[in-house]
This record gives sequence, structure tokens and C-alpha cells, in this order.
Amino acid sequence: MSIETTPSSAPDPEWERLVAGYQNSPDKTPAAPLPAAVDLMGDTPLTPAWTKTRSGWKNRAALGRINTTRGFRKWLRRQGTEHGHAAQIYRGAARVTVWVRGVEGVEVAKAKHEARRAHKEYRQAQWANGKRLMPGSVKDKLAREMDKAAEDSERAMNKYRKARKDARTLQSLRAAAAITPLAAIESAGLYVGGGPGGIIAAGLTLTGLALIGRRTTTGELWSDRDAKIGDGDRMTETMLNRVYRDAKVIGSDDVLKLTTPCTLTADGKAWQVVFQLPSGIPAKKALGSREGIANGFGVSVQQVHQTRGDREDTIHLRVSLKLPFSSKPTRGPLLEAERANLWKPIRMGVNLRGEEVVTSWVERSGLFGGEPGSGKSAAANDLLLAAALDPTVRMYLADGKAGADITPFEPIATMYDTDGDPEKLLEILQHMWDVEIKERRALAKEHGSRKLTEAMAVVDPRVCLAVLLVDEWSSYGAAADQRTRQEMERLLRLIVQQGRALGIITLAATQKPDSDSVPTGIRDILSIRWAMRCLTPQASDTILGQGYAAAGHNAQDILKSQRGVGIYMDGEGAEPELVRGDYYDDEEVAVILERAYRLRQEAGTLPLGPLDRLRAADTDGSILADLLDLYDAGVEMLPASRVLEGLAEAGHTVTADRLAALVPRTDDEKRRQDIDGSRVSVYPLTAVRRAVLDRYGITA
Ligand SMILES: Nc1ncnc2c1ncn2[C@@H]1O[C@H](COP(=O)(O)OP(=O)(O)OP(=O)(O)O)[C@@H](O)[C@H]1O
Repeated sequence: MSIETTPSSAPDPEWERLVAGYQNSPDKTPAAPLPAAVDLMGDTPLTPAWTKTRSGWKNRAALGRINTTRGFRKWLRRQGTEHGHAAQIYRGAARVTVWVRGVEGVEVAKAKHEARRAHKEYRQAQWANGKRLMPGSVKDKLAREMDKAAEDSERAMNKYRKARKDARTLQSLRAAAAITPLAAIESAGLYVGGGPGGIIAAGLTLTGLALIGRRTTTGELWSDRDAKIGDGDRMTETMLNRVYRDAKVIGSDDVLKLTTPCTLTADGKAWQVVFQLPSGIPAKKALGSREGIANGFGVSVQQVHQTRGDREDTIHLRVSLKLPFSSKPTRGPLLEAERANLWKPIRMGVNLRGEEVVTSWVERSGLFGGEPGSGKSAAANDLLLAAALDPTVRMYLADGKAGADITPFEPIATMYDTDGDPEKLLEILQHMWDVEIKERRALAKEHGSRKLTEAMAVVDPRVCLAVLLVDEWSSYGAAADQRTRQEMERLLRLIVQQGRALGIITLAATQKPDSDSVPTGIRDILSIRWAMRCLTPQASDTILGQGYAAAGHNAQDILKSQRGVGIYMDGEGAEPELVRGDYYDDEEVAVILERAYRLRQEAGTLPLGPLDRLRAADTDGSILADLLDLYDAGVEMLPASRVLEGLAEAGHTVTADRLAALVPRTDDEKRRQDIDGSRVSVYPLTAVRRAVLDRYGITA
């Protein structure tokens, strides 16, 4: 049987027909264009047509402006760091210099050391060889050693010279390598573009150096993406939803509707976003879940700040990258201010965004509270020092703690109590009610109004503001008997209520803000509140108002280290915010008060001292004032003859009988005393003071 075969190279028509439709070589024919896809979503072209409209261009321009401003702010922020361009250029120049110097210096130093050592050995060998009286064999040996040392020294010296020469050559080469391109660029710039070309070329050189120095010595590169929160993430929409879900503010299927994107604040200190909560979830729920939210972001509660927007479902969230207010406080403006005007709003401090918080105190009163050392007195100083620098303002100051906080104000205060004495506070309140309020009411009537205003003050110098500070009311309450306490409360309430429109600003400060220490009736009419760190949410609510702690404004959250920081509520209806008061240390307070004293001296508004008031009363008052002047410091009694003599010198004709009638003495005080060896009739200082108080109500 034979099998018919065909050679493999022979054409096979049947096979050719089968593979005719398949090509295994690249197709040279151009592919037919595919038909355009149907625009199912209706979103082509990619750049919507509206962007090319007038308003579209306007929007683009606005966006461009925003981006430019942001870019500039970022650049400015960067300049203060080691990534600033000046720092980069400096680093670049330093690196180039180091490179040009090279490392050959080590070799040269080594060779130099070797040469010195060899030379020293040669000198020693030479010295040994120079000795006389030694056997010839030893002398020969020493001579050989000396020759060898000379050779070694010569060799080491040559080596040192060569190392030095090599180093210089390499340094010159590197310097040429570094300088030639710079010189070439500069010359090209000058040649092509003249002066401007030279400047551009210098700019290029600096850019080159900045590029070389862009890494810090620790190898870090600049990135504005380092604004991370918590575990090191940037705030994103996904993160936000996760955090609010985990904190159980929204359900697991709910999503927050972002009104703005998550962005860094202009100062680069926090992330911020505005969003709407899903339908049916009140802002209160989010505001009350600060701990959970802080936990979700991995930051401390103090770093999370939420405020309600203008709608019940809108939240403004700010997450600070660092603990806010942990840096040094900024310098208050009063140190530089020549004078102040209390009719205008005054600066109290700065808020979280670093913006200044200003408040108008006209027709307002305030309550500052917080645990001891939280910064109440410093905060009160923001108002008191501004008031002091307005020479028209009368100041009434009382400190129940009997501390030293208001002592520096004594020379300019109309009345003050720094002893925590309830009787003295009562005297101040009585004076304000009987004199200040009465005079002011009459003045307002004269101007045909029920209020005293700045416009009236401009035309009538008698119209002015007055500040009443009652620090630590509770201490006065505790030290007073029931009748005095009730009277103090009654008067304070009347002064706050009626003095408001008549230009009297009342400020109460307390360490323990509860209803025992600040009577509710008074607390409710004090409209500006500042809650410094408190020990309980209840104490915080006592200052700010019921329900604020639950709504996320809890002064207990303020850290002990954040002194002078408090939740500030500037009048009715205002959203509370965290504010750090301006701080003036004791020396700064003294400087400001010295200026305040001078201003008042020039304006003639320094308060009358007790002796001035006594002199102004009547002739007897004038005699008593001069009599008090006779008692030098430390003198407790004066002989009657000396008193009569002193009064005659002061221009008063006073007989012994008239003096006895002016200054009544007890039987004990009338008893004669031994003075300079003789028994004489005397007038004790206490008797004179008593007479002044009984007759004129003045404590001298
Ligand atoms: N705004 C502030 N910035 C920085 N430090 C401050 C600020 N306010 C207060 N301090 C610091 O806190 C300390 C205590 O402040 P301050 O005396 O005002 O507290 P206080 O609440 O009035 O205390 P007390 O109730 O005992 O009188 C100050 O000595 C100061 O060091």
C-alpha cells in the first residue's frame, strides 16, 4: 500500500480558503471611525457650555482670585518655616560651598600631621647623633637612623605638598564647575536682555540654589499636605461621615450633605466644613456629641468646635490641628493706646480663628465666672483698663476677696473697697444709688431723654459712663449680716436695672457661680457672660444659662492650662464662642494706669480724695481737713496747744472751746497725758476721724 503525500512547501488550496478571513500580520488598512456614542447622560461636551457664558467667566475669575489669595497665604505661611524660600536658598548656597570645599581637607590634614611627626623624629635622631662621648659603633648606628629619619621626613613633606596641591586643584575644578554655569547664565542674561536679563538670570541662579536646598538637613521636603488631624489624615467627606456615624449622630445609612468642601482655614491651623444633617436630626444632637466626634477624629475635645448655622440642620465644624490657645497670649492693644473711648466697642480678646472680639459695653452689664485662677480678674482688666484710659469714666471698684487685683486702680477710682468689707461695699452702692443714679436721671431729664448717650456726652461734659466692679460677691455675702446682705442685693439689683440706660456698666465676677453666690435676680440681668474654666457643667450653665453645656458649650471642657480662655457670650442671642482674653501682667497694668492717671490729671477728672471732699463741704469741714493734715504719719495724738497753733498757722481762728465742740472726745480721751515731761490735754487721731465720719460720713 502506498500513501500519497505532498511536499510541505506546496500550495494547499483548501487550507488557503479556510484561513482566508484571518490575518496574523498587522492590519495596514485604517479602522473605520466608530459612530459617536449616544450622550445618554446629557453631560457632553466635557466643559459645559455655561462656563463660556458671561457668568461662567465671572465665576472662573472669582475662583482664580480665591486660589491666588490662598496660594499667597500658603506662601507667606511657608516663609516663616525652615521651608521658606530664603531658608532654601541659604541652605543651597551652603551646600554648594561645602561641595566646592570637598573632603580632601582630611587627607591634607593627615599628610600634614605625618610630615610634622616625621620631622620631629628626624630632629630627635639628629639630637641623639650630635652627642659626644659614645662608642663608634653606636655613633654609626645613630647616624644611619638620622639619615633614615631625614629621608622619611622628606618623603612625608613631599606627600603633604602633593596632597595640598591636589586638594587645591580639585577645589578649583569644582569651583569652576559651580561658578561657570552661573557666570554663563548671568552673562547670557545681561547680553540678551540687559539689566532685566541680568535680574532674570540672578533669579534663575537663586531658583537653582533653592532647588539644591529644598530638603532640610533632616531630609524633609515642603508639603502643605502636612495639615493632618488625629491619626495623620486630612479631613475628607468620607472621614466626616464615618465620624458622625460612629458618634451616633447620624444613622449608618445616613449621609451628611456638605455645603462647603473640607478645607484648611486661611491660617492653616484647622480644618473646617459646613454641612447639613440628614432630615429629622437636630443640630443639638451633633452639638451634644463632642466627645464622640473628637474620638472619631482622634483629637481632644478642645480641638473640636461646632456651631449651629442659620438653619436648625446646619453645622459649622472646625477641627483644630493643635490644642487651641496653647501658645503665648498676644499683646493687648491698650499698651500702645494713648487713650480709650468706652462709648465705642472695646477689644476683649481673640477667638479661635484669631479674630479680635470686640464688645460695646454701653447699656450692658456682665458676669465673669470660673474656678480660682482661671483668669477672671485678667478678663475684668480688659474692661477696667479700657475704662481707666477713658478719663471721663468714673470707677467704683469692690473686691470681696480682699486681693490685690484692684489695688493699682485706687488712685483713679472714685470709691473702692479692697478689704472685702460689706459695710464699705454698702457705702459704695448707697452712694451710687443716692448720688450717681439721681444725678444721671436729672441729667437725662435735662436732655429730654430717659437715656444718656454718646451724642449727649459730646456736647455735655457732665454726661459720662461709670463702671461698677463687684469681684467675688459671695465673699461679701458670707461676711455680711442678713440685713446688710439684703440691702446690698436690693441696691445692686436697682443699680444694674436702672443704671444701665444711665451709663452705669456693672461687672460681677465670681469663683463659684451658683445661685447662692450670685442672686438669680441679678444674674439674669447681666447680659455679657464669660465662663472661664468651671469644675462642673452646672457651674458653666449658671454663668451662660440653662442648657448651654448640653448644647456643647461647657466651660468644664476648658483645660487648666488654658488660662484666660472662656466661653464668651456677647449679649442676648449671640452664639457663644471660645475666646482668650487679652492679658496684661502687673507691670503692664502699672504702665497703663500711670497713663490713665496722667490723662485724668490733665482732664481734671481725678476723683476727690476724702480730705478734698471734706474741705469742699463747709468751714468746719475745712478746719477738720487741716486738722487731719497736722497728724504726720505714725502720730496718734497731738497736744491741744499744738493743734490750736497748727490751725492758726493754717489761717483758722479756733478757740479751745470751739475745738472741743468740733472734735468731741470721750472721758478717757480727755484724760491728760505725759508729753515731754508735762501732763497736757491731747486730741487723739481716732477722735478726729470719728468726728469726720459722724458729721460728714467721710472715712478719712
Ligand atoms: N488671658 C490670659 N492669657 C494668659 N494667661 C492668663 C490670662 N488670664 C490669666 N492668665 C494667667 O492666669 C493667672 C490667674 O489669673 P487671674 O488672677 O485673672 O485668675 P482669677 O480667675 O481672677 O483667680 P482668682 O479667682 O483667684 O482671683 C494669671 O496670673 C496669669 O498668669
